[in-house]
Amino acid sequence: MQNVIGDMLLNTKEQTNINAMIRTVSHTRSKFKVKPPASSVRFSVDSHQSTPHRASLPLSLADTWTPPPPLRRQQRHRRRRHRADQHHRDAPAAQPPRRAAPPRRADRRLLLRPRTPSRATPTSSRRPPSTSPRGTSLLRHAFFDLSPPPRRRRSSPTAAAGPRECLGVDPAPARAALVTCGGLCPGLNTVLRELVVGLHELYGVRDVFGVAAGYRGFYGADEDHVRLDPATVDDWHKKGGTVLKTTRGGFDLNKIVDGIVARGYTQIYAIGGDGTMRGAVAIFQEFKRRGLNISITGIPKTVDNDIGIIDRSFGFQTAVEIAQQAIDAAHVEAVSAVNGIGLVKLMGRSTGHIALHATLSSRDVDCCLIPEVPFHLEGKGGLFEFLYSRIKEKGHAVIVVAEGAGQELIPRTDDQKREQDESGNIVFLDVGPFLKSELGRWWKREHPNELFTVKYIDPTYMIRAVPANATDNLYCTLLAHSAIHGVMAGFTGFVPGPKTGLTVIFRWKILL
Ligand SMILES: Nc1ncnc2c1ncn2[C@@H]1O[C@H](COP(=O)(O)OP(=O)(O)O)[C@@H](O)[C@H]1O
Ligand SMILES: O=P(O)(O)OC[C@H]1O[C@](O)(COP(=O)(O)O)[C@@H](O)[C@@H]1O
Repeated sequence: MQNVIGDMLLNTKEQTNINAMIRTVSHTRSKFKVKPPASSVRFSVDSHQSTPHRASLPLSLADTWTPPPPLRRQQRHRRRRHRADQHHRDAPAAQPPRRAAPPRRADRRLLLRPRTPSRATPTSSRRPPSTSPRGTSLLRHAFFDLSPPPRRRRSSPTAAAGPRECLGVDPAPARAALVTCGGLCPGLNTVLRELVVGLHELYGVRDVFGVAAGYRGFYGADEDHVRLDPATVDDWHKKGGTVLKTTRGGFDLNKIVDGIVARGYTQIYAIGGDGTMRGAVAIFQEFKRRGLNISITGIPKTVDNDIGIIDRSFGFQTAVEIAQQAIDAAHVEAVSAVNGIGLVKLMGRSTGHIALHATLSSRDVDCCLIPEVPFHLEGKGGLFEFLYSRIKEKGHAVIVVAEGAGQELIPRTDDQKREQDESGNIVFLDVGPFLKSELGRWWKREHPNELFTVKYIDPTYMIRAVPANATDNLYCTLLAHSAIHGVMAGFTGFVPGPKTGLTVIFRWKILL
């Protein structure tokens, strides 16, 4: 089944592009690669047999690999080149002649980059500098390099996702750990399933473990580390939530890394939102500090779709679809009442993507309130004024509000102002019931003799507790496989995701 999916993906336009890019970047020597083993190795990538069998490779992976020169040698080489450049710049021929007139303003910047000796006239054959105005201008051109400054070579923050020609990791001793952290999201179980099946079937990694209950599971009991294989995870994509369980908080860096080392994990796949990614970066840095050859990758999960750098997060489409059902119900309630208002609260702490997408696609919503746009209730341009005009015009109105919208309007006690969840996020007050009661009070005060109904629907947890829809399921597969391909190519400290239609892997630092 897995190979069928793999083949199917390869036939899509996206995979075709990826494969084309892979050909050009197949041997990327990037900084975010894990340190390779000391000697050249030959890896088996056969999923069904213990002996190498090139013909059976599902994604045409070559099974040989020659390690790049050790990092220190590269650094020494770079330092030597830098010193040589410095020497050229400081060479006597590069000094401006003492008696030359000061350069014109437009030429001043050129002083920073005198011409290198190799390109200047040899010192012995040089004539004494002329003091004539014409001579000075000639000199300036002879002594100063007019070519554009050399570009600083920067390594790219992204690389194409997908299988590489050569493996950077030996699959036989590899030991992978999967963990889910933070809130739920449709598709979490699909990602887990595809990681397990992908590691087994595509690369023959046999030791795959699920770590229970988020980051704290790494330093938990033995029961928190469950061996997973394709048979165990076979139907996980049909389930909402995460079979591994998830928690917030419990991030103790030293205990986590000690736990990882003690259990001999060589690959960590952390699935979670921005908090999880920050945690993964901390673990990545601790691996580097301790000189551990363990790779870590994050698979971005956010039902709110609030990771700007990727086109879309998995589970978001599913959540929008379910949100629409709530909007449909609110609309039916509103049109069936006299002066009826249907009010729906949707997820979205700091961004209103779910609310906005559900609103725009349903076409039944009159007003969508999101955290990005402040609003007020009373007076000119306020919510109540707008709703009154809509009710007069149509007889009903539908409002969608994202949970992070209008937080500043809700009165809160000092304790509530300070309240945080286990991961340190500020606890929001419930904007749905607040709006419902404010609407009721406003109508009673302003239109006491007219009928009025507010029906409030809160599908918050329903929209994220469902299994992923077809599109998200496929997307989860692509993400999970991209993560595996990256790790098996020898990368660490990255996140796979779609960027303007192409699936790439990002370095941590540009994500956070
Ligand atoms: N800045 C941080 N540094 C290290 N770990 C963090 C950080 N922020 C959150 N975490 C950890 O990441 C996990 C998930 O974070 P959380 O914010 O709850 O969810 P999400 O990943 O969905 O944003 C928790 O275990 C939390 O302790
Ligand atoms: O009730 P919980 O589990 O703390 O989660 C609620 C929060 O999680 C969210 O769904 C965000 O989670 P994501 O990390 O998936 O974006 C918010 O919209 C919501 O405030």
